[in-house]
Amino acid sequence: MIDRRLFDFPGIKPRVVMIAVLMLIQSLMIIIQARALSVAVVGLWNQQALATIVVPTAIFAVSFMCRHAITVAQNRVFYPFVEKTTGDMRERLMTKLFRLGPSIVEKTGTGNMVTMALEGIDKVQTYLMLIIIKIMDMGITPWVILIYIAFLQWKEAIFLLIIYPVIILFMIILGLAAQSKADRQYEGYTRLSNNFVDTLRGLGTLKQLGLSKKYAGNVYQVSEDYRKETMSTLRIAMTSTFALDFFTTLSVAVVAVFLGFDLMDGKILLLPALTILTLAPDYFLPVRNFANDYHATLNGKNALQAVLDVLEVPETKDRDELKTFTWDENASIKFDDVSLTYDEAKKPTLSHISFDVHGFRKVGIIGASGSGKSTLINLIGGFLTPDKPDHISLNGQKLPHLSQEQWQFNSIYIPQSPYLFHATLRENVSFYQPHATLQTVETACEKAGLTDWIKTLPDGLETMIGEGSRGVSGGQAQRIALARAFLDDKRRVLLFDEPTAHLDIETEAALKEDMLPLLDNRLVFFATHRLHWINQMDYVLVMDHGKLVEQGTPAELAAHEGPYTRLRAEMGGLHALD
Ligand SMILES: Nc1ncnc2c1ncn2[C@@H]1O[C@H](COP(=O)(O)OP(=O)(O)OP(=O)(O)O)[C@@H](O)[C@H]1O
Repeated sequence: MIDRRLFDFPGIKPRVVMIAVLMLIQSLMIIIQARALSVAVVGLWNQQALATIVVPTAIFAVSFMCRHAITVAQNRVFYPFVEKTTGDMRERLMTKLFRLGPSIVEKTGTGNMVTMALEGIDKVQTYLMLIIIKIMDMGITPWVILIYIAFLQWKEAIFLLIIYPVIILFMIILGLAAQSKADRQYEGYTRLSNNFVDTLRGLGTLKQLGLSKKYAGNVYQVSEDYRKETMSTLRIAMTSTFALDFFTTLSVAVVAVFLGFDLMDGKILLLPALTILTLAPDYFLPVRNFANDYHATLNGKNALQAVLDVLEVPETKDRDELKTFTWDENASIKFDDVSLTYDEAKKPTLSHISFDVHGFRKVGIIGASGSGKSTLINLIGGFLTPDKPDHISLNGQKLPHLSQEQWQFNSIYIPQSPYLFHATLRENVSFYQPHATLQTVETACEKAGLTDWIKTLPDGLETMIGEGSRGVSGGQAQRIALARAFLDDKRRVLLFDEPTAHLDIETEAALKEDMLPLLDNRLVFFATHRLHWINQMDYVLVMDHGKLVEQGTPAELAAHEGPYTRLRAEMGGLHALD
């Protein structure tokens, strides 16, 4: 019902104490209100002078207003806290996502992440606003009322005391049924979000395969399932509200009957009897209020759990082990028996990798598909953490991983499809160097071979590109990535992960020409299937099933029969640019 992690939120405890104090005062107001009303009614019943009724009526009016003013005050005390907490949570979630990188988004699903960060946090807001106040109301108000009733007539107090846990038990049973429905509903919601984003992303492929209609049907089916799950949760929620209302009303009626008998037997006077009868509905009110909002809190609880689960994912530690560092001709990187196992994978994807590279060298990484080239590049880029620390060293310093800020300031990563942000072409190019002058951006674009294309654009460098804007071809996207690298001369480590894999031969040949000058005076790791690149490399790492099976200069490797020569023979058809 209540997530314990809630009490770790900064600032929650003093607020809970304040709410408790307000609630105690409110309970007293409820008692004063009931008492004053009963005094007035009994006065009328006894046909007393109207003047004697004015004071209790006024007390009733004041306590009634105070009671409701305190409800407003409780919300006023709590709302700023809830708003700040959920605002901070949204910010922390975004920061955490940036720190964790794409793996967490892949695992949780893009659609789910988007809905979690937007709607999910709103649901958490509703949850926080309702849950604390309602639960505290259940924990304080009925007991203050009960003590007062016991003071007036112990028999009715005992009946109310016994019936309360029965109602709570009943609520728990219905609540558990609603919880499992709500869990399924939340799963359905997650599935729907991911399915929708997935369909949008794959729209091109689906259209090409003529499957878009079938997939639209799929999205419809998932949303129908979600609707049904929502309706069935609501049905349980409504049934439980109805059942609770029925039982509490029945309990009040039983109290009324007891009081009626006691009155007839002369065991109680009219004033205490009427006070008890007026207080009985207020005794049950907190439970009824809680049950009414239970469904909304369930959704919020699930959303809170999902957000807190992401916030609690451990981050890579020790990112600042490497102090000031610049890659230059004397620098070195050493892998000494490095292995890497993906989470949930049964065996290591990379095993026993050892190599030692110094200064400005171009290192080709080759191997069949699935041999671990991208994984090795990601490990070098610091996006993945090796199984054991201290097997990688930079300039002789052993490091737990390469997710070192100082190392990452030195490197530029260029994947198969570089990501283009929804921004101008100029902003996309000056991504690593936001303060670069127009002149330097133009020079970088010139070196990357973008100038002719830019001339054809309506707003030149100021043209918006990226999602939701002008389309950019695969070759142009690669050139933009190159321009980023040309612009940032300080980053002397380049990590290429099959940058030309999905370009046609002509585009690749033209791009290669512009790319080669960039590779000079840098440390380059270049994972590729296209073996013609190997001629430009100084050193080659040959991967096979996650192992580094051969390494050396291209000439050394070509000089004898081995994995390298076999790979070249197998991929002979791809030597078009040799
Ligand atoms: N996130 C992941 N979780 C678990 N296993 C993964 C993950 N990413 C890759 N793998 C597995 O690791 C192995 C190596 O994959 P990797 O992408 O590094 O190979 P590759 O040589 O770059 O292949 P390709 O040339 O086809 O891109 C594959 O068996 C792949 O299924």
